Amino acid sequence: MSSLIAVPVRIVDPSKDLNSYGLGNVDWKERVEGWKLKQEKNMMQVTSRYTEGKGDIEGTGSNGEELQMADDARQPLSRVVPIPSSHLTPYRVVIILRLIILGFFLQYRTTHPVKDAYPLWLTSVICEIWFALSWLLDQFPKWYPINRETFLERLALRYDREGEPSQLAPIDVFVSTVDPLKEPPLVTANTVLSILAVDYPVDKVSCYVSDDGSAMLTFEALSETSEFARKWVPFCKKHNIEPRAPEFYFAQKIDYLKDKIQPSFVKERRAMKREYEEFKIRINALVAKAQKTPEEGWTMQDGTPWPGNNPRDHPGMIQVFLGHSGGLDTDGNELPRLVYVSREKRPGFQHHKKAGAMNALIRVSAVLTNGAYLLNVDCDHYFNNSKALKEAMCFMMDPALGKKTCYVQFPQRFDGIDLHDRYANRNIVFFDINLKGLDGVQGPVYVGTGCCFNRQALYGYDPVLTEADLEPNIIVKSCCGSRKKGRGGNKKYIDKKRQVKRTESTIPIFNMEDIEEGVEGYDDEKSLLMSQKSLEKRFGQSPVFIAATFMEQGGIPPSTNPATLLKEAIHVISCGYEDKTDWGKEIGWIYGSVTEDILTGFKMHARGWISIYCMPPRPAFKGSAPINLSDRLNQVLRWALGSIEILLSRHCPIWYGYNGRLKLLERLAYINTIVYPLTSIPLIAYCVLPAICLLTGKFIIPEISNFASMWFILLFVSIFATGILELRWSGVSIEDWWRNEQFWVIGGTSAHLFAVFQGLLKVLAGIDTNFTVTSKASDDDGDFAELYVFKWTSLLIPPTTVLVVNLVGIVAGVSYAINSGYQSWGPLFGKLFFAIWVIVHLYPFLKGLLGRQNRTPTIVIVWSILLASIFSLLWVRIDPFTSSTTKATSGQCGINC
Ligand SMILES: O=c1ccn([C@@H]2O[C@H](COP(=O)(O)OP(=O)(O)O[C@H]3O[C@H](CO)[C@@H](O)[C@H](O)[C@H]3O)[C@@H](O)[C@H]2O)c(=O)[nH]1
Ligand SMILES: [Mn+2]
Repeated sequence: MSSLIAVPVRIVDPSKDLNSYGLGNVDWKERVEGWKLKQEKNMMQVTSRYTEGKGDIEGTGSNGEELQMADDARQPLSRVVPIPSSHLTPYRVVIILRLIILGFFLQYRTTHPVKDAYPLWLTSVICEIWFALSWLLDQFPKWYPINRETFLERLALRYDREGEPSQLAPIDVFVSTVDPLKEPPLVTANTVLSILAVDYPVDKVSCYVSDDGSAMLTFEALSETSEFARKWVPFCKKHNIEPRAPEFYFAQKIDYLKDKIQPSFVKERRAMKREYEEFKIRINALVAKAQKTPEEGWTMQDGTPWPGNNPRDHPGMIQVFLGHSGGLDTDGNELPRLVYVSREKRPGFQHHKKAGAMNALIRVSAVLTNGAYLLNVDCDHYFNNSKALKEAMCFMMDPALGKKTCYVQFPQRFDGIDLHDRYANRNIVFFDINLKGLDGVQGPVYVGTGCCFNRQALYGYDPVLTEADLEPNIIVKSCCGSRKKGRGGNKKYIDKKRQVKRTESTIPIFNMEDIEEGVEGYDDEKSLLMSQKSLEKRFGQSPVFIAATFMEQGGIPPSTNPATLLKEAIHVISCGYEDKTDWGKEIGWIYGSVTEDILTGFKMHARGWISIYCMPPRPAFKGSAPINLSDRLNQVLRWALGSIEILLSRHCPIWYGYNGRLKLLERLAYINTIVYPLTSIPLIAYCVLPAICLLTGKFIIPEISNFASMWFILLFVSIFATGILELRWSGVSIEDWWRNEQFWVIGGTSAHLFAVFQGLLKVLAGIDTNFTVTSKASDDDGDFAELYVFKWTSLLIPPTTVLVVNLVGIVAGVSYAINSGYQSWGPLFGKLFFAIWVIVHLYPFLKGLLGRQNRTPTIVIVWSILLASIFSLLWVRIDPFTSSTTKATSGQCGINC
C-alpha cells in the first residue's frame, strides 16, 4: 500500500478561496480573440492538409511506393458496405406486401364485428390497430440498413506515420461508477487497465473515472490500479495482446503448442499472471476492509479523514495519477493520464444521476486535458479491442464525415451471458438490426456506453453542414431566422456561418436578435462582450473552461500552471456551477430522463448532426448484463421509465425539433423508442383475451370462415417472412430473434406496464424516479448461478397472472370440448392457438419463476392464483364481453354450465 503515499495526493479543498483564478476576466477577451485567430489558422491548415495533401506528401519522396502511399493517404478512411440487393429487395417487397395485407386484415376486422361478444371484438381490434402502428414505427427506420468498414492503415498513413510525431487527435475517456458494492472495484479496475493500455499515442489519451459514490474504496482501488498499470501496459504493448483487461485476457485459453508462441512470451505471461493475481488479492483486501465503515468514517493513508465520507454531502475531489509527471512504466515509457473525479454533492442540489456525472467530467477534462473527442463507457464496459479509439477516428478525423458526425456508437457486447440468453440480455436484434438500419438514415441512437463524441457536438453547436446536407427550404428556415436573407444569399450565408459558427450559430441557445447582432457586427466590441456574457450564461462562470471550448482541435496551452488548472477543475465540479446555465438543457448530457442516453443523442440529431455505427469484427467493447430475471426486469423497467419521462417532457420526439434537420425516419425511430412502453397496455389485454375466449366460449372473430382464416394466415406468413428476410440481411440467428420476441412479451406485460404508471406518477404527483444501478457480478462464479437467483419483485405479478389465466383457460376450454362432442373442437383450435402463443412467449419467464430447484416462491403462487381466480370468476359471472340478450339465447356457455 506504499503506492498510495508515493502518489502525491492533490485533493483540493474548495472551501479555500476559489475566487482567485489564474485567468482574470480582463484578459478573457484577448484570449477569445486569440483562439479565434488560431482556430481559423488551424482550420486552414487542416483543410489544406486534407484537400491539397498531394503536394505535401509528394514532397517527402518520389519513388513509386511513396506515391502509392500518398495516394492511399488521400483515400477515405471508411466506406459504406452496402447490403446486397439480393437480400434487400425481397425484404422490402415483403414489407410492402405485409403493409397491404395488414390493410386488408384491419379492414376485414373492423367491418366484421362479433355480434354476441362486441366488447371482446372491439378490444381486440383496438389492440390490433395499436400493434399495426407500432409495427410501422419499428419497421420503416429499417428500410436502409448499411454496414461500414474502416481502413486503419489509411488512418495511420495520414495521421500517424512512423518516425513522425503523431497527428491523431487527443481523446478523453470517461468511466462512470457509483456504487463499489454493486460495481466491484475489480471490474472498474479492469476497464481502466484496458483504457490505459489502449493502442493510441499515450500523450493523447486520458482516462477520467467519475465516482458518484465518493467511496474511498474506489479511490484506493484506482491508486492500486495505476501502480499495476506500470507493469500491465508495457506487457500488453510488447506482446500485442487482446483484450487488454487482465481478467478477461487470462480467462482466455491459449494454445501453447501453436508455432508462433515464443518461450519468452510464455514466461512473461506466466509472470504477469502472477502479478495480476497479487493485484487481485490487494484489491480484494481493500474490498474486505471496506465492508464495515468505521464509526468516525474513513481515514486516508496520510491520516486525514476521507472528504467523501458522506456521499450526499462532500466537496469535489480530484486526484491525478500517472501521466506527464506521474512516473513511467517499467519500460521507461510514459503512461496515459488517469484522473479520479468525484463531483461535489450537497443536500438540496439536483445531481442528475449519470448525466450530471458526465457533465462534470466534460468540464474537468476540458480544463485538464481537453481532448478534441471524448469516449464514455460504463465501469463494466472494457475495451475488448485495443484499436477502438482508432476505429472511431476513422470517422471523426475523416475530412468529409468528421465535420457533421456528433458521435460514433459501438454496439454493446456482453460477457458472462447464459448459453441460451434466456432473457435476451444480448439485445442482438436491437444492435444488429435496428441500429444498422438507423445507420443508413441519420445514425444510431446513443446507448449510453461505448460511444465516442465530438466535443463540439456536446457543447450544443450545430454541425458544419454543406449546402448538399440541407434542403433549400431548410437553410432559409433554420439558419437565417427567415429574415433578410433571400434565396440567392444562401450560399454566402453558409460560408459566413462557418466562420462565425462558434459564437452565433446555435438556434436554441441564442435568440434571433443575438444571431442577427452577431452576424452583422462580427468585429464589434459590443457584440464580443455580449457573446462573452452569453457564453457565461451558457457554459457557466469558468473562463478557463470557456477558453477551452474554443479549441476545436483540443489540447491546452502549454504555459498554463497545473496547480491553477486543478483549482479551476474543482470549481467546475462544484454543485452550484450549473445553476442558470445551459448544462443539461441544451449542452452536455441532457437531464430529465433516466435514459439520458436516448435524450442526449436525440438532441444532437435534432440539430442536424449525423452519428455513425461502427462494428469492427473484433467487438470494441464488452460489458456485463444482469442475467437473473428480477434484475433484468428492473433494468428494463428503468429503460422504459426513461422513455416515458421523455414522452412526457418538452423533448418529446413527437413534438420537438421541427426545424427540418431531423430526418423523418430517424424521428419515427425515436418515437418508437419512447412510446413502446405504452404498448404494454394493449399487449396485456391481448394476452388475456385468449383465456377469456376459452372461458366464455366466445371468440374475437365472428365465424371461422375461410375468408377470415385467410387474412389471419396471410398476416402470419408475412410477419414470418419479414422476420426471416431481416435475419438474412443482418446475420442474426433465429434463436436470438425468438428470444427477443419472447422477451418483448415478458417485458411488455411487466416492466413496461409499471413504467407507464410510475411515469404518470412522476408527472402528476412529482415523485422523482431513481436510477437503480444493476449489479455487475464479479467474475468468480462461472456456472451462471446468477441466472437462477430469485428476488421477489411486484414486477412478477402481471406476467404470472397472464400465464395462470391462460393455463386455466386451456383446461376449461378442453374440458368443455370433451363434454360436448366433436363439433366443438373446431372453434376451440383457434382459441387454443392464441392461448398457446401467449404461453410459449412467457415460457422463459415461467422458467425464471421456477428457479433452479423448480420451486416457485409461495408468494408468487398465492398472488397469481388469487388474481387468476378472481378474474375467471368475474368473467363467468358478469361476462361483460357478451351482451345479455345473446347470452340467454345462445346455446353456448363457459365453464359455469
Ligand atoms: O447516479 C448515477 C447512476 C449511475 N451511474 C453510472 O451509470 C452507468 C450505467 O448503469 P447500469 O446500472 O449499468 O445501467 P445499465 O442499464 O446496464 O446501462 C445502460 O443504460 C443506461 C441508461 O439507463 C445507460 O446510462 C448506460 O450507459 C447503459 O449501459 C454505470 O456505469 C453507473 O456507474 C452514475 O455514474 N451515477
Ligand atoms: Mn450495465
